[in-house]
Amino acid sequence: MKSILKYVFNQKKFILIAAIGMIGGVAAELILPYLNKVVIDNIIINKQTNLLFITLLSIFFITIFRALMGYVQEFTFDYVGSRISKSLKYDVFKHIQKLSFKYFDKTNTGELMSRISEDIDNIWMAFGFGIGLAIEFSLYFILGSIVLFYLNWKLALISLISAPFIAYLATKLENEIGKAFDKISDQTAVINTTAQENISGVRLVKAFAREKHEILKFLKLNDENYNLNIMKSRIWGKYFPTIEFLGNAALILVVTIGGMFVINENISLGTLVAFNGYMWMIVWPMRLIGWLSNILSQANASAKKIEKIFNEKEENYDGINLENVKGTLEFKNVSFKYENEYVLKNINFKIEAEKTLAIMGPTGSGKSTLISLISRFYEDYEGEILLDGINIKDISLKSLRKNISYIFQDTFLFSESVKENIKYGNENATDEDIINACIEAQAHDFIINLPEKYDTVVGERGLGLSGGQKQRLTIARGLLKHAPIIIFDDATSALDMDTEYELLKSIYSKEKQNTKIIIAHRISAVKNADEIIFLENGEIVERGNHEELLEKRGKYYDIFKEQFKDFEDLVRDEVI
Ligand SMILES: Nc1ncnc2c1ncn2[C@@H]1O[C@H](COP(=O)(O)OP(=O)(O)OP(=O)(O)O)[C@@H](O)[C@H]1O
Repeated sequence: MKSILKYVFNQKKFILIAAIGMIGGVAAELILPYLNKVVIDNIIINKQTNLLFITLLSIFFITIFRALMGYVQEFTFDYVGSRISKSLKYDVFKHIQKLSFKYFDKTNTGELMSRISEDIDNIWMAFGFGIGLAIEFSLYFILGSIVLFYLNWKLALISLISAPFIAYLATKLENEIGKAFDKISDQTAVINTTAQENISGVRLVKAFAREKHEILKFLKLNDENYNLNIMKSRIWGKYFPTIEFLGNAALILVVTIGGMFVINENISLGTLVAFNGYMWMIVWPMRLIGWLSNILSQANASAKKIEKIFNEKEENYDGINLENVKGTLEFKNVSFKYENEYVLKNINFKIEAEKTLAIMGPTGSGKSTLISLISRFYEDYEGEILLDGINIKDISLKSLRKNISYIFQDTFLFSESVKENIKYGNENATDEDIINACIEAQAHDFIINLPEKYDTVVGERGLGLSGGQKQRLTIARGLLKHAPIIIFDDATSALDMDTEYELLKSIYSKEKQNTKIIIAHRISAVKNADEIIFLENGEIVERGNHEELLEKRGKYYDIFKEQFKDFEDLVRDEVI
């Protein structure tokens, strides 16, 4: 709760205004029953008509004042709730941006969506509504009780007879319903994840005709959600009617015994009417205590989940700011494991600035993992990675990532225009820069044939474009960054041979001033690299340039033979 309370404290100015509204309203509300007593005892029964005008005028102005204070209180609490929710949403989102790849490896998108939406809404509900009401009710309860004792202590004792029982039941309710909300919040996250995965994977569902399976999966989760909500209602049903009954019973008892006091002339009729008015002030809080604990428990459960996100360690952004990066990259005895098993074992290589390193190897051999370490996506590796001789762990994360352009295997595009998507690589790029990057990425020709050319909005994750088109846009985005190091993680796999050839010809060309790392499966994509390393089970098993590797007649040669088996002459020429 501590980190959430900080947000409340930041709103102290507005909370003070709301508190003034609340205290003003409570004070006005406390005066009204007393004025009713004056009307009945002094004006109606004792005929003190001289008090009529001033009493009615007071009632009139106090009612207006009450309404005004009510408005100030309601509006300001709502305002405070919205401000807390706004800054909390912003900070949770900002914090999530700084969490490590490891965190995202183990966390579902749907779960995070639940935290940012439902859980923050629950907190908003508590601060915009629940907590204010809880304080108001406490004030009514305490001040109302004091006035009741002042009016008649015997009746006051009777009116409070049920309070300890209500307090006991409310504590039990809070405890049980809190646990239920904890489960509901977790389960809502699972439903959100399932719905989100189903909708993004709807094409796969349809292609495999698995609609029924998906519906049943959702139905099961929905049933679980329903059962948890029913469990919550049962808890609510177990306590709430009893709490209400006890509140009402006290009211009936007071009216009955108070009536007898009036008949026996122990108290005046006006006192009984006023008593009844004050009695409501303590019965209401007692009746609504269950409902309030509902809101507060829910917010408490959500706050704990959000606090858990805040407790996740952010990536360390401190370090040296690089200037004039040349792009020499060196791996020294680097080993790495995600969980228990090493996926990279004792990797050693050095690429000089502006040279090209190609990485080949069977699927799962560790290629993507190796390059993900360069941008410090994972930091708990053994050994050292040096950029221009500086350990990358000493470089500021922002500076390091600014100097590396990473073109992922997964062609993620935002639901924005083609231009906006490409500009993501360099927000200061001019239209001319964007077009040049697209020409180089072999994307310009298809873009100008799109309905709105560069302004065409691509669907979610690039929907409406072919795999190869999406890949070319992501390459253009990477090229536009003009970083000293550029990494292609199997980024040309969806292109046809001709397009890939044209694209890589430009990438490999000597005028391009950056260090290139290319992961690819086709010999044609790697053969011009200055060095090729062949990974197997996380180890470098072969290294050299194209000619050297062919001469070795090892794994690279086998792949070459396999890919060019229809061109026996070429194979013979290359090897000789
Ligand atoms: N985030 C992760 N958490 C745990 N294990 C992972 C993670 N990412 C990859 N791995 C495992 O690490 C190993 C290497 O995976 P990696 O993606 O680096 O291989 P790759 O050579 O790039 O494969 P591909 O050619 O199929 O892309 C695999 O066994 C994979 O299952």
